[in-house]
Amino acid sequence: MNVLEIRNLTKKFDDFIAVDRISLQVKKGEIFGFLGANGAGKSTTINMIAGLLRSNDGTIEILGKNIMKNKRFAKMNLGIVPQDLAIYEDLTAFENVRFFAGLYGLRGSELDAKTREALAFVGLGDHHKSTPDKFSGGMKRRLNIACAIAHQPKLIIMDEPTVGIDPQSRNYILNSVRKLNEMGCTIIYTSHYMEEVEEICTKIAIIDHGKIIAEGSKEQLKSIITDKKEVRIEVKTTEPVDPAEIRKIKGVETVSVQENIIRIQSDASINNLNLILEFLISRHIEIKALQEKEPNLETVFLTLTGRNLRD
Ligand SMILES: Nc1ncnc2c1ncn2[C@@H]1O[C@H](COP(=O)(O)OP(=O)(O)OP(=O)(O)O)[C@@H](O)[C@H]1O
Repeated sequence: MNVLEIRNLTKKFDDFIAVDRISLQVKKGEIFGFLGANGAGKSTTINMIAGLLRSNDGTIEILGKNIMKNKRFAKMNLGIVPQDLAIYEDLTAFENVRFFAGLYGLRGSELDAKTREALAFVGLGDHHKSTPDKFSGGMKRRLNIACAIAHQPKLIIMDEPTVGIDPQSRNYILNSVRKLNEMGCTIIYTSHYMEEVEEICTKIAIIDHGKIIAEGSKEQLKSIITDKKEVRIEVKTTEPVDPAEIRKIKGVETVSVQENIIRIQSDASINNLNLILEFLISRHIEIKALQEKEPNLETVFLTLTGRNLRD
């Protein structure tokens, strides 16, 4: 069964097409990754699913029901964790969650019980009386999540939930996503962190310039680039390395240099490792480690869009 089904969704801002005839299906139990660079159209799509923005064309169904014709049903079954924190600094954590759960239709003792449950779930049970102005960035993100899940929606959309937080909170949030999923929630997860998407998503759609350009499991997406190989070379210093010169070596397609790591993507059918090493040695570059890397989603993204996700 499809928890979310989008057909030909289109959004224009004047003449600019931000979302261009997107169609996608999210099945029950999936953690669906929505990957795209800045401005690709992710938030615009999410805002249309949330009913905050009107589409110019196309349809959105949640659990088989058109969201425009079944607004209350859609609201009850959907939880949105927005990219920009949607919490009130002058309300306590409890009051924040209670307020949002109330908007989603919970009332009375059920409202209080579900509020407590959601706070405990994100690890803020002991902080229910505190106001978020005293919280760390990670705690605010967790409160933001509690606000979206207290009414126990079937579909949760998380827009960049781990931006700018410490690793411990990040792990906590990723574990919460897994737990919510095990409890039966279907999740749409957008992130700039490719490793996160690779780690937790069961299916991934890559969006670029408002269009879905690839979709599938990690393995399916990686199979798009089986003709590429990547080598990661750790050097003492990359100071004298000119990526343009490495790019001239036979078979080399892309080169990226970050701190003391050189990443070189080549045509898999050409054995050019010797040539690469000879080149580095001839430039007196001290090699500390070398690793042939399996193609990852970063490579897939780069190959399909010509850009790094975080450009
Ligand atoms: N209200 C608006 N008016 C005009 N253009 C808009 C509006 N909202 C978004 N856009 C444009 O639509 C495109 C898609 O934006 P969107 O916010 O959906 O991208 P995104 O993939 O979510 O990126 P980010 O990760 O930066 O949030 C961008 O070029 C953006 O400038």
